[in-house]
Amino acid sequence: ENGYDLWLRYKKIEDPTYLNLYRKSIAGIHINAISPTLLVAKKELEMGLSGLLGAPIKEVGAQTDNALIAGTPSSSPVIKSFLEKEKIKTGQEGFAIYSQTINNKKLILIAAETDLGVLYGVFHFLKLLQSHQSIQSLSTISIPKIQRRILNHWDNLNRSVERGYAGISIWNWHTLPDYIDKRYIDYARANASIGINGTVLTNVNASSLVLTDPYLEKVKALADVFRPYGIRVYLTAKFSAPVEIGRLKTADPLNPEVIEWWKHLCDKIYKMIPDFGGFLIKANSEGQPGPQGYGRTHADGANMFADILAPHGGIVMWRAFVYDARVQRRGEHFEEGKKDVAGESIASADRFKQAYLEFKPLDGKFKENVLIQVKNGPIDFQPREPFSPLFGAMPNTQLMAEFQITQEYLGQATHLVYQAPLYKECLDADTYAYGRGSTVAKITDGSLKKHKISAIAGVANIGNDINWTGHLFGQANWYAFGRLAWDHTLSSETIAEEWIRQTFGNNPKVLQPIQQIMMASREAAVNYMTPLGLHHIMGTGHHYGPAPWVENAGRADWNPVYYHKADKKGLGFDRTATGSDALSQYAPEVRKQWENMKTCNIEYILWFHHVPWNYTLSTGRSLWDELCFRYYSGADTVKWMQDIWTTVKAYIDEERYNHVRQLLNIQHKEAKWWRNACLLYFQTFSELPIPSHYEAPDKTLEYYKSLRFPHAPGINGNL
Ligand SMILES: CO[C@H]1[C@H](O)[C@@H](O)[C@H](O)O[C@@H]1C(=O)O
Repeated sequence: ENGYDLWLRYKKIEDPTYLNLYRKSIAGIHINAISPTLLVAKKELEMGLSGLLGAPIKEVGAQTDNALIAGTPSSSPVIKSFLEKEKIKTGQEGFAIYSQTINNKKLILIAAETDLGVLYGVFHFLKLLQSHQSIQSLSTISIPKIQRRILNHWDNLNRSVERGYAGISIWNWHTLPDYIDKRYIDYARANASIGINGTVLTNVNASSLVLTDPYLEKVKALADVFRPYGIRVYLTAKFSAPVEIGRLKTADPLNPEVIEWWKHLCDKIYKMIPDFGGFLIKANSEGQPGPQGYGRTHADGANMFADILAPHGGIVMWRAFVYDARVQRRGEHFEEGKKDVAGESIASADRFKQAYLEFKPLDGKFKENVLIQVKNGPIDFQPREPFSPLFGAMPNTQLMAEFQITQEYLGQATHLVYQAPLYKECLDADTYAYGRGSTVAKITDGSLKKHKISAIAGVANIGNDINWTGHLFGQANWYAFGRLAWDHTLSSETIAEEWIRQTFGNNPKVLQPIQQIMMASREAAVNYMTPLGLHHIMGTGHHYGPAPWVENAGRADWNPVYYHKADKKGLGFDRTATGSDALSQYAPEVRKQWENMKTCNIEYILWFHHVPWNYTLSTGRSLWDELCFRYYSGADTVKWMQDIWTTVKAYIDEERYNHVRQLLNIQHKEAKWWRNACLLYFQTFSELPIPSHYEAPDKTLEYYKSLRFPHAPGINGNL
C-alpha cells in the first residue's frame, strides 16, 4: 500500500453485511457507451464494482431487476423518461442518483443531461460503496456551484516544480506527445472523481516556449487524454512571448502586430485543442513582464487576450497577486507618518494594500471573459490570513479565489496539515460588501452579482512521488479542494470523513482518530508557526523553518521583520488608521470589528495591531503569555497527533502507517524548533520570561539562527 491509488481504492469490501447487501442490490450494469466520456464512465464502474464486490460485474439489459443504469437522455430511454417524469434538471455537469421501480423492476439510475454528469455520478456512486453508505432508497441530485474548478500547476518545462515538494513534474515533456504515461490517465480519473474540470499545466512564472509548435503538440496530447474526463487544459501565457518567440519588437497589448500575433497563436491552439480553456497570466509581479511595462493597465492587457479568446469560448484568468511597484521601487520599510516625495503616505507601501490599490480602480473595465484571480489572503498563502479585501471590492468584475494546495508555508510535504478548515475560513468569511452574507464563497460562485462565468483555482501539490503528494495526507488537501470547488457548503469534517473512509477504510477505530488528527492539524500548525496573526516569518526563499530575525533580504517585504514589527513596546503590524490603514480597504462592518483591539478576533490580532507585550487579551492572558501558550500548545498538539496515530496501527497497512508515523516525528521536532526559535527571538524584545511551567528551550537563539537549509526543497524555480 503505497498510496498511488489515492482515494480511488476499489479493494473488496471486507464487511460481509455490506458486501452481501451491495451484491444483492446490484445485479449488473447497463451503460450504452456512445461517447468517450460514457466509455470511461463504464470502465470506471466496471473496475470499481468488480473490485469492491470481489467479482467481475456483469452487463445486463435495462429491464433486469436490480440493474444499475447510467446514462443521458440520448444514451438511454429509461433515463430519458425518468428525467422527464421527475422534471429533474442536472445542467451541464450535475447528476441525479435515484432508486426507482419501473415495470416492477428495482433499478438504480445514475442520470444526467450530459455525459460528464454521468461520469461524476458514477464516481459518486462508487464512493457510496467505498464508504459503506446505504444504496437502498437513493435520491440525490448534485450540481456544482462553481463552473470552472481548476488546478494550477507551477510546473516548469524542465520538470522542476516551483513550490513543489512531491518530486518532479508529472508532465514528461521529453516523451510527450508520443508516450502517454498511465499517470496522465490516473491523474484525470482522480480529478474527475472530485469534480475538477480544468488544469493549468504550466507555472505562472511562465516560459514562452510552451507556446511553440513542438510544445503545443505535447499539450494537445495531454488535452486528448483529459477530454473524456471533462478536464480542459489551460496554459500560462508569458506576456513577452511576442518578443521572445515571435520576434516582434514589442509586446504592447494595444499594438496591432502584437494582437495579430496572439490571435494567430490562439487560432492555431484552438485548431489543435478545440476545448482549450484559456490563459492564466501573472503580469507585472515578481519580475514577470506585463502591460505596465508599456504604460498600459492590467485591464488593457487582460482585455487583449479576452477579445482574442472570446470567439473560441476561452477565458482569461488574470492574477491579482501583485506587489511589485511601490515597495520595490523604494525599498523602504513602512514607517508611521512618513511621506514619500509625492507627499503620499508611505503607509501605502504596505504590501497588504497593493493588489487592491492596483485593481480596485479598474473595476468594470474588464471584459466578460476575464476573471481576476485573487489569492485567499492579502499577502501570500500564510497559515492564517484574513480574506483579501479585494473580495467584494470589485462588484463589476468577476473574481475567482486562488488557494494553495501545495504547502509552501505549511511545512511543505513534511507536515500533516489538513487545509479544508483554512479554505473554509476564507470561503465562509463575510465581506459585507453587498450586505450581510456576502461571503467570499458567494462572490466566487458568482451568485451575488449574477456574473456569467465562475471559477476557483488551487495550486497543485502533485508530483511524480509514488503517492503523488509526498505526504500521504497531502492527498486530503487535493481532495478537499476539489470537493469545496464543487460544493463550498460542505464542512471540513464531512470532507475529512469522506476522504478517510475511501483512503483508509470504514472502521470507526480508524475513522475517528484520523479525523481528529486532521481537524486539529491546521490550528496546531498556526500555533507552532504563526499564532495570533503573525505572518511571513518563515525563512526567506525556501519558506520552510522559522526565521523571524531576517532583516536584509532582497526586498523590504521579503523580510520577516517587516511583518512582525517586534520592538520593546510590542508585536504586530498596525494596519489601523494610525498605521498603514490597510483596514480601510474592507467594508465598514469588517473594518470596525478588526480596527478595535478589543473586538478584533484574537486569531487576527497581530495582522492588524501592534499589541503591547503586557496587553491583556480576551483570553485573560497578556500578549506575551498568550504567545507562549499558543506556541507550546501547537507543539503539544503535534505530540498528541503522534499518540493518536499509534492507535490506528493495528487497523491499517504497515507501509502507510510508518510513512505517516515517521513524518509526524519530524513534524514534532520541527514544531518545537519553531516554538523555541520564535519565543527566544521575541523574548529579546519582550524581555519577559517563558513561564516556568513550560519545558525550557534546550538550544540558544544563536543556534537556531545559525541553521542553514541548503537542502530545502521546492525553492522558487525561476527567480
Ligand atoms: C509562482 O511564484 C510564487 C512564488 O514561488 C511564491 O513564493 C509566492 O507564494 O507566490 C508566487 C506566485 O504566486 O506567483
